[in-house]
Amino acid sequence: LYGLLDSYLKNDVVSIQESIVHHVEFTLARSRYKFDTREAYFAAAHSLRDRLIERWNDTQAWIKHKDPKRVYYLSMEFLMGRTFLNALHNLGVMQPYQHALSGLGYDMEKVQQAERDAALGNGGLGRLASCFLDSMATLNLPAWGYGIRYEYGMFRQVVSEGFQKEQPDYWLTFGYPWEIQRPHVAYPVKFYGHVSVHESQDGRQNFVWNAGEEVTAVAYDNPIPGFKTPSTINLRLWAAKPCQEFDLEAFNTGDYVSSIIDKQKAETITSVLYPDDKTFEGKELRLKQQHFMVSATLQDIVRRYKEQHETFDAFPEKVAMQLNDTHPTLGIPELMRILMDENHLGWTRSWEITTKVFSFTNHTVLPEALEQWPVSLVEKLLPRHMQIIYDINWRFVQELEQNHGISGDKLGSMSIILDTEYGKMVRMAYLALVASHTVNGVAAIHSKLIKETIFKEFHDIWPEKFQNKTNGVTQRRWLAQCNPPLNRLITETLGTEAWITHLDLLKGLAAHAEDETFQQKWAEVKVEAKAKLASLLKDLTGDDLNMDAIFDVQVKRIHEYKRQFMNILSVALRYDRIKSMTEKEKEEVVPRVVIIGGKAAPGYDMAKRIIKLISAVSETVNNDPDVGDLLKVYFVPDYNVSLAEVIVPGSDLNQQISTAGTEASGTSNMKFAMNGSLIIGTMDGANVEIAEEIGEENMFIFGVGAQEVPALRSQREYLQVDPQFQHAVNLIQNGHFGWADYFSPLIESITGSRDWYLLANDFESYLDAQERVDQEWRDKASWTRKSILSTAGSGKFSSDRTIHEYAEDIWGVEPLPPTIPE
Ligand SMILES: CCc1ccc([C@H](C)CC(=O)N[C@@H]2O[C@H](CO)[C@@H](O)[C@H](O)[C@H]2O)cc1
Repeated sequence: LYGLLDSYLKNDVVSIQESIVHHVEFTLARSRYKFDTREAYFAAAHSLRDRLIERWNDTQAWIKHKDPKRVYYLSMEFLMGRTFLNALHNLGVMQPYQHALSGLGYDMEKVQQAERDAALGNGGLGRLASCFLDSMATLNLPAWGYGIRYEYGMFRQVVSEGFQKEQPDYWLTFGYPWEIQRPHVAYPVKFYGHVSVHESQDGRQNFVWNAGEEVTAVAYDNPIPGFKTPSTINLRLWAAKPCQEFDLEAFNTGDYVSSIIDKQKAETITSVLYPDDKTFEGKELRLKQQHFMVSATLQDIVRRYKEQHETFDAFPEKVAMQLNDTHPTLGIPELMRILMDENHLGWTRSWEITTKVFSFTNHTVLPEALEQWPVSLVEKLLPRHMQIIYDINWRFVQELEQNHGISGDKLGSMSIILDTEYGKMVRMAYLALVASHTVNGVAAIHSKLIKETIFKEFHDIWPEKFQNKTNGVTQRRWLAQCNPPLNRLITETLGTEAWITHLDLLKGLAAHAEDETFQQKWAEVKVEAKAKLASLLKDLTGDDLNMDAIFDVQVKRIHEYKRQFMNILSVALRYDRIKSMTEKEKEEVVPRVVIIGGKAAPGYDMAKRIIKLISAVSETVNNDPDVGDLLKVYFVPDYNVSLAEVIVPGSDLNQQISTAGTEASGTSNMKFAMNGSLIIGTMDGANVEIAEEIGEENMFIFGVGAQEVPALRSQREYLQVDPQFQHAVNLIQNGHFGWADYFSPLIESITGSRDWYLLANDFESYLDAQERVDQEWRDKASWTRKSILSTAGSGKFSSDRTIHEYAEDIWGVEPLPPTIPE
């Protein structure tokens, strides 16, 4: 156990067994003589929870004692996945628990699989927030995560007849051992109603919000353990509950049941995660969720601050808040409301404080994803906030005119309030930009793009606000835990496991990249991980995979800009080519197992057609004896964090093939590179920096550059389409995989002047890159060398480096190495 000097709980095997059996009997109330694997999981989880709580209490007490500047990460999504293995690893008790459980007759592998993923997120943005929590804890930062405790997380994807079906993810069926309900940490959250203004005797105007509806936000705390440190920070998730007050009127008119039901309605606010990461849809419930999360969070942060401070003078020195995209932007008018209406600070003072505490991260340049809430809706749901937003905008426009000499249309184009034919809209990104002291993109190319495109006018007047913070991932979960054989080989080779907290040390592997023995060991580790992936696919499909084949993986949300369509077009072509080969020629074919996975937003029709197309090609190819095991295609259903933990280590090649300028960063690219999987990809997002770090020669780069895209788009209809591309399109159009009509909208989307994501433009160089892949695979030593150099060059892409930069350059918070308070 790391660091805790007077830990009450012992971690020898016997103590752990006693604690597990204790929880079987007294927490699960099951007979200690007969309990199944799931109960063993819950009992072991509760026993580990005890050890987390001990550290957590000490960490929180220590932070309170030192009263440092704290950082709060506000996010509508935290894609946590499973916790058991991560907690065992970070607390350094994996072994004793393994022995304890096997001593009781349970296999750790089976036990850990009994845990449901906490899938409180859609994809990249949500998973990044979770990786950040792990790094903030490991770096001993006085940090909190704040979000929503959805009862239904990301939907479960079932693929039937090749079509995606969404199933509700009620993940709390058997309870969740990693959370602690805090009934006493509860705040009223108000909606609707109207604002009245009252003159106070000293002539000041007091705004009073007479709400039409009130619910209670109750906290659920999730301890987040750091690696090799007692530091255990807090992820506080809010759940909506009916507020206690009862309007006796309804109560006594004998309409008891309906008033209860009515109250019950409150809970629906936090019942389900919006499974959409494509298009912003102005749904009222989504806006309610955003206000609910930020209001409870701001009230909690101000309460904690006021416990140790009389005035708000030190607030900016004690509080930093990061907005994870625009989704928590209502936190800005909410803090203004709390400071002005509840603490009677004037506008100027309140604004001064607000603009010193907030910073904002943008995660996408896609216009359809940028949030614009109708003024009419905000006014109805949050009348006081809309007033404050109007005031913020009015003063901002003043400043533009007076300090920046901006006038006319440009004023309108920069205004937070946008006039459209559908009525006035609030541009949340502009509100976040105006109120935040810092704005960052998530990869170098993306941060440059937002300065040159969507936020250009703001960059022109406030260049100092703009920074880049290239994403990262936690190597604890995404290497040390999900790939134990590679973990052992790296530790053995480097002679230390310090890389688990200092990933730059991986570069020490480069010296071994040419060494045959090491290459041998490296290849064996990959085969071990491939075998694990192959047995997962065997469970799913019954198929035995060709282990000499390239395991070619593309796993991420289904989206036209991520071009899963281009991937499957190239597979259709590869299939057609093999079909027309002689047996002799087939001997030269480099076998492939194509693995594609990802969920489509329920309302995203094109993405759903792409899933069906992949399934249809898979159906045809996998049942064609002419092809045999030279080519297999699989769409793995219900891609999520725990599936990724098996797929990433087991892949040889991974596809990061978005149209340049569309993928803000990507983070799976980093996970694959760390696990020695070679990237075929475009110069987009973080692929650009990965190429800088590991060497472009160790990747298969193709495609047009971001700066060429706008021009190519305007000339698309005049493009001389590559015959191979046309042939691949014809294969689908002519029904080679069936469902030709159903796929025709897909075909139309990439022909003529459409093809917004330039599949036709990039197809030829994509096929060339694929050819280079096959070529490289034939030279095992060279492939393995590239694989070693991928891992060796991945040091930069640790979320520890990313968080260190945020702490230094944006938040101004220091690590607070925990020590037991006197
Ligand atoms: C309003 C609907 C909605 C919800 C979520 C989003 C997210 C911003 C989408 C997202 O997850 N973006 C991804 O964020 C990752 C973490 O920074 C990046 O690595 C990915 O490139 C980016 O697509 C867009 C639109």
